[in-house]
Amino acid sequence: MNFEGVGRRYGLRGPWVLRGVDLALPAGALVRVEGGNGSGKSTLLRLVAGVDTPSEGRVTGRRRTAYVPERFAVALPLTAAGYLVHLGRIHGLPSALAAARAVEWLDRFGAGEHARTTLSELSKGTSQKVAVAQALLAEPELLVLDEAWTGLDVPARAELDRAVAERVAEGGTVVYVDHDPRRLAGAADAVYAVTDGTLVRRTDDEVRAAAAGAGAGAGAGPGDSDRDGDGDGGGDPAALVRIVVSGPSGAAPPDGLPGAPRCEPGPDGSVLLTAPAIHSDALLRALLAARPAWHIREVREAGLAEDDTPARDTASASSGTTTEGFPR
Ligand SMILES: Nc1ncnc2c1ncn2[C@@H]1O[C@H](COP(=O)(O)OP(=O)(O)OP(=O)(O)O)[C@@H](O)[C@H]1O
Repeated sequence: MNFEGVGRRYGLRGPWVLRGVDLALPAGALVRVEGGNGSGKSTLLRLVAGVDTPSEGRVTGRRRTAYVPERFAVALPLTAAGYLVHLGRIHGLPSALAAARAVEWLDRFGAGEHARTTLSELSKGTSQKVAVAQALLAEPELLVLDEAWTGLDVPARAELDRAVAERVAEGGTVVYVDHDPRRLAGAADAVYAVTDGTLVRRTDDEVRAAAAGAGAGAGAGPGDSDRDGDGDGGGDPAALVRIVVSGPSGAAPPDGLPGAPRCEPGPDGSVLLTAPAIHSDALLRALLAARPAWHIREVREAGLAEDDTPARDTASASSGTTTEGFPR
């Protein structure tokens, strides 16, 4: 999808909020948009999502799109699951598939028990989970997230990170705004800033400096490693995550991955990584940021570490990658 000389102002004589915006959004790209309050980020994302039209300029190559707006309020007499099935059908899914995906996404975000709650009775946080689920269940080619992490609890924020990684790995484009500079830091393929009514692409040096300044390191987002939300830094340290990835043919995964994952050959030329779940966000981020790219095919919890699992010692598991069956 391409923007050429796009401008937007509200009202015929209103001041220009955006002007001269040129933007290319290729398939399989993760794109971050930054900018101060009121700079025009949401205006840009509405144009990208196609829920608003430019006052001037051209948008071409529009793809199947889903959007999580900054504020989500739906006044429909539907349950959470009913609403998601309705949205799934609008996206073109058959009813049975829409229903299955509704349950799947509510479960993934820890909101399965609210499937039969009417929208008006949902808490703010659960409403936000429904907002995110409605965008993800149709597996859109273009996913637009305007502060979509805001209001989600810690496990749901991590789940959304994972869902973004999956979308990009499957060739989707994800465009996002988030107030937290650490959100998916280092993973974005391009970072743009809205300044003085124009869109400026940040240089790689600027992006690297910002990521370093945000204290990226092996850390996850703010408190995101604290998956159970109890402030102890993150759930059972013996809990494991399994990530199926594919990369350049025959290559071993990059060295120094966070969480020192055990690496084994997986199905269809893939690689199966097993690491402590508390490192899963940092690990996913590192895989997304690796060049050449490693595509994430699947992420799932994998129970508790056995005594012989090298990844169990989380205190020393901040670097190094254990590989089995890979040429070095
Ligand atoms: N529907 C509207 N009608 C009139 N003006 C609008 C409208 N939507 C946005 N604006 C104006 O456009 C400018 C940019 O707003 P926008 O919400 O896009 O900024 P933002 O960067 O997303 O802000 P924030 O970080 O506070 O969410 C602001 O001056 C705002 O008042």
